[in-house]
Amino acid sequence: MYKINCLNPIAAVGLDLLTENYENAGSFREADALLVRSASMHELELPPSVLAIARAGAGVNNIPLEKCAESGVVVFNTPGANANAVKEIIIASLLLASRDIVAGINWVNSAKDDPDLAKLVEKTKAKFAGTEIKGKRLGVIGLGAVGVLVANAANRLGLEVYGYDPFISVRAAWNLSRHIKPIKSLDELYRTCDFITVHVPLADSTKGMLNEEAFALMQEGVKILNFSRDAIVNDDDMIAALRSGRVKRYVTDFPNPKIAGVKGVIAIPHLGASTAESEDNCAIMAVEQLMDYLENGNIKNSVNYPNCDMGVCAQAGRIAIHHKNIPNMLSQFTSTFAREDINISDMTNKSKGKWAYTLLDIDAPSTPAMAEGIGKIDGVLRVRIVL
Ligand SMILES: NC(=O)c1ccc[n+]([C@@H]2O[C@H](COP(=O)([O-])OP(=O)(O)OC[C@H]3O[C@@H](n4cnc5c(N)ncnc54)[C@H](O)[C@@H]3O)[C@@H](O)[C@H]2O)c1
Ligand SMILES: O=C(O)[C@H](O)COP(=O)(O)O
Repeated sequence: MYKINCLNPIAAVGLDLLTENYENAGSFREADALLVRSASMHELELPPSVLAIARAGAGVNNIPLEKCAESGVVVFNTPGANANAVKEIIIASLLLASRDIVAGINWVNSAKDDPDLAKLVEKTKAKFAGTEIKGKRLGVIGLGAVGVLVANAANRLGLEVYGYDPFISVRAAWNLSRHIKPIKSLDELYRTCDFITVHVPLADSTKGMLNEEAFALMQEGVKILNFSRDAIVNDDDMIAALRSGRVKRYVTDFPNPKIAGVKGVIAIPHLGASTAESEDNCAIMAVEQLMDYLENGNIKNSVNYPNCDMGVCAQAGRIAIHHKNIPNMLSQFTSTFAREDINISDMTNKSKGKWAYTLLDIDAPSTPAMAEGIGKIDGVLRVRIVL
């Protein structure tokens, strides 16, 4: 029986996949695995019982990935599962940034009791006039699951789209429309575009990337969309750029007391992935990945451990070993079994950066003594008897 704890509400369609082998843990302190959306986990002291964390969504900056890897806790996310939801809100945001729809609606609400409202509307509407998006230049920074969909959809709406992603995956490149113009440097993108939308993960390399220096290169009156993470934009520099008119509108999914209410800011309460479809997709993917890991030791879409798939175990035993990615680990594992005269019938060893994962099928039932023996090998972080 596995105990699961949800740190955020997770869509029922995902939780319904959990079989009778799973039960709800009252708290993360008793859990074998956790499901989470954006709840910050940096302050949580996870108990040793926690084997895995599944983030139902894309961004994992709320999870201490290295700390988890060091203790053999696999962290999953659900790549692409909410990308369409973000694409759709980006299209809405391009329009919100171009037409003064938000101010117009607010004004109508404030004037709703005027008996001459219809006449007043016709007199006042010029104040809220805007521009069209067709023919404008859009720069997309980050061409992953979200960025590619945004670029292609914006292109279909008649925008001239420029894409920047020095690490673009082969899969994303295949999905990108040939009409999207690759741009070699961020500086060139900043100088070229009327709209800039950012779709990169929050990392040391992306933190504060939209700052004074970047704004100085941009077109006067540029419109910026941030549905990635708050810290990708330097708020003080953004406020100065809005005040000077360099940035005309800033649409952000991450309001904070500094930026909310500033003239030119359209702040949305982190709704990018909040659609029924996206919540269902993310929950299903997160739960399926978690179950395959807990029951079979397979890893798919982990952000801190390598992918590894040996299917369902058909042998007498299966052992999963989390270890450092250093020389001489495999020979020590195999000789441990050889000493006990146990045959290894199948084996996979994969690594990702500093961390590695070995899954072994053996012709004898796994025992706690075997796990204990392997656990003593220098560089081993966790040993789990899967079967
Ligand atoms: N607002 C929301 O609700 C919402 C929803 C989904 C994702 N997000 C955020 O958007 C981010 C992107 O989501 P995704 O699903 O497209 O992720 P993804 O991993 O598919 O794509 C990220 C892309 O960014 C690129 N990249 C990384 N560093 C870069 C850099 N310095 N310059 C240019 N490109 C760079 C990567 O190569 C990758 O192609 C997530 O990490 C998350 O923070 C927000
Ligand atoms: O990174 C993500 O997937 C989004 O920011 C969505 O976050 P949420 O699941 O908390 O809405």
